[in-house]
Amino acid sequence: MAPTLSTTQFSNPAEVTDFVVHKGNGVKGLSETGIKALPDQYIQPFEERLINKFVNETDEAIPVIDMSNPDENRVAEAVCDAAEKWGFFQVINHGVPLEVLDDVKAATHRFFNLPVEEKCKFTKENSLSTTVRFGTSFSPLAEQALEWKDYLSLFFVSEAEAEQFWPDICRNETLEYIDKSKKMVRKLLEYLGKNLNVKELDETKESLFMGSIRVNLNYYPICPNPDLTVGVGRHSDVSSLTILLQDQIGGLHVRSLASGNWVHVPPVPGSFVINIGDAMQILSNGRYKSVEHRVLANGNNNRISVPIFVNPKPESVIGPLPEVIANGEEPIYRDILYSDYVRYFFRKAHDGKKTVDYAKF
Ligand SMILES: COc1cc(/C=C/C(=O)SCCNC(=O)CCNC(=O)[C@H](O)C(C)(C)COP(=O)(O)OP(=O)(O)OC[C@H]2O[C@@H](n3cnc4c(N)ncnc43)[C@H](O)[C@@H]2OP(=O)(O)O)ccc1O
Ligand SMILES: O=C(O)CCC(=O)C(=O)O
Ligand SMILES: [Fe+2]
Repeated sequence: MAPTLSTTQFSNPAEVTDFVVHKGNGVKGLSETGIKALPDQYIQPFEERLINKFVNETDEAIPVIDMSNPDENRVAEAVCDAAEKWGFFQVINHGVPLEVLDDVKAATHRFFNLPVEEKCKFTKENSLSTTVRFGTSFSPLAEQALEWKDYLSLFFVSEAEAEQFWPDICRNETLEYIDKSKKMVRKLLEYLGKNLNVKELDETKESLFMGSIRVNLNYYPICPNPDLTVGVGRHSDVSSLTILLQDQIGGLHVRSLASGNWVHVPPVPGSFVINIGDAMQILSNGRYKSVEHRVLANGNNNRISVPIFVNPKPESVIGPLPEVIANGEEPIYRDILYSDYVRYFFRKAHDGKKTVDYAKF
């Protein structure tokens, strides 16, 4: 007979929530109790589970772009084409040293392997800075069904602030990861900007495209019933651009704009997965697409990923760029304060592409 919650150390779902969310054990702690059945609050509605028949029915795959010669036109063209048709692509030979990527992955494992008391110093309630937050799921108080993921979220203010508030065990590796990725991020934004008639990334454009940085260290532990839940539910990112480092486990799926199918993003060693976020969709008046994606839970392996969310400054007003609507195009989106947009995103559970409707006329 399949084990039920009553055969574990938890006698009811509220005890599970208390253990995971309030006591800060996260789903990693829950997984490590050896729990054999998925607690009820993690069971996603049928339509939110990844049903196999919609996955990779075709041979679709997101483009893999070689950036060895970043000044060649074909690289810029491939990036802009992928941003329009997929909203997602992978880059290889991107110039970020592989050692930096290995180091931040190792640092992620080190952080999540800390004792609960140490990790709990960084929960919303205990963290000494609002820029550092250890948590679980996405927005547990707003969610009908929780997600099988823990995270540490680090908003970059300055090296000095990070020195003071970020966890010692992963601080330097995360700062190095941000620093060494900046050149590639700038290059990608230059390609995307030029294609929108933005001549250069001057101070104003820099602040709009890459004025703030948030890094999340994500941990998806082994799940007892992976088919019934999700690692991350359907969403698009609110960033301008996200660069994601994933390990070798896999599980990220992207909704194809062409077919509607869910397409797996296979781990490619040494690569980054890049995706367009809502802010870029809005700035480009819909030309570049922020696309729905989700992460499967895994029954056999722990998984980590480390996204860098490259965002406008919170105080920026975002709307279709003057360079884009100069050609007579009708603006689809209104001007909106970026921090209002992000607050709206965090206030609700993941809900696919609905956040961007908030910015529509
Ligand atoms: C966790 O799983 C995720 C996360 C993501 C994340 C994507 C991104 O982060 S993209 C980049 C977002 N943009 C920025 O970070 C810009 C800078 N942000 C800010 O300046 C501020 O956060 C703010 C937008 C101005 C809001 O600040 P404030 O008014 O002080 O409110 P807060 O208390 O900070 O937060 C409001 C509300 O959101 C929740 N929240 C905030 N940050 C996070 C976070 N990193 N992860 C999860 N939730 C967060 C917070 O709990 C508050 O809700 P309450 O219910 O507690 O009031 C993508 C996909 C994922 O699965
Ligand atoms: O872990 C992944 O592969 C993707 C995570 C993600 O979509 C996010 O953190 O926004
Ligand atoms: Fe995402």
